[in-house]
Amino acid sequence: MPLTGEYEASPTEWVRKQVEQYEGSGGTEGTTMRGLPVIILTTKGNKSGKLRKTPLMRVEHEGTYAAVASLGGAPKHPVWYHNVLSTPTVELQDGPVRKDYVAREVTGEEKAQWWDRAVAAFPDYADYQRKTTREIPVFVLEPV
Ligand SMILES: C[C@H](OP(=O)(O)OC[C@@H](O)[C@@H](O)[C@@H](O)Cn1c2nc(=O)[nH]c(=O)c-2cc2ccc(O)cc21)C(=O)N[C@@H](CCC(=O)N[C@@H](CCC(=O)O)C(=O)O)C(=O)O
Repeated sequence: MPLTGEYEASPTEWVRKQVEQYEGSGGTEGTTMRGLPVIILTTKGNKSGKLRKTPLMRVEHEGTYAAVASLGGAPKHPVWYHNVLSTPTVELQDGPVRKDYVAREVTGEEKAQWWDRAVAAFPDYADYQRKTTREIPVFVLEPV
């Protein structure tokens, strides 16, 4: 069941621009950050109910994705983390393909496995975790 609602763009200009370029090109431009692949995660605002679009590094394994709430190793979670907890139904666009997924936060062994995949996809994640005492959450997104 696709998400419905009014889209509210990010207040962060470079993020808003990447979403515009990614979606405006049908997922053919603006699909990387520092040469590594990026996906667009659409979540339902847990307070506003609006649709929020968040570029994230692409972490994928056999059709399942991970969403890493790193926020560059900041001490607080990104707010999209709370959106996903409230409404685990999300949309993910990977290049030209946009599908519905259900997200669940992972812990323990499963998180460790996905964390290794995340760091393999984007090594900076390891630096981000080293620079904060906040445990960076990982969601696994399974196709609906
Ligand atoms: C700035 C804030 O964004 P955020 O949700 O905290 O997310 C911060 C960042 O994670 C987000 O900008 C990411 O796209 C940054 N980012 C990555 N962020 C990551 O955490 N991980 C990544 O792998 C990652 C990769 C990446 C690649 C390219 C790129 O351009 C950006 C990338 C924001 O949008 N705030 C809005 C509110 C957004 C929102 O969801 N509001 C909710 C309420 C949320 C609440 O307060 O509970 C609502 O509408 O109800 C505002 O202040 O108006």
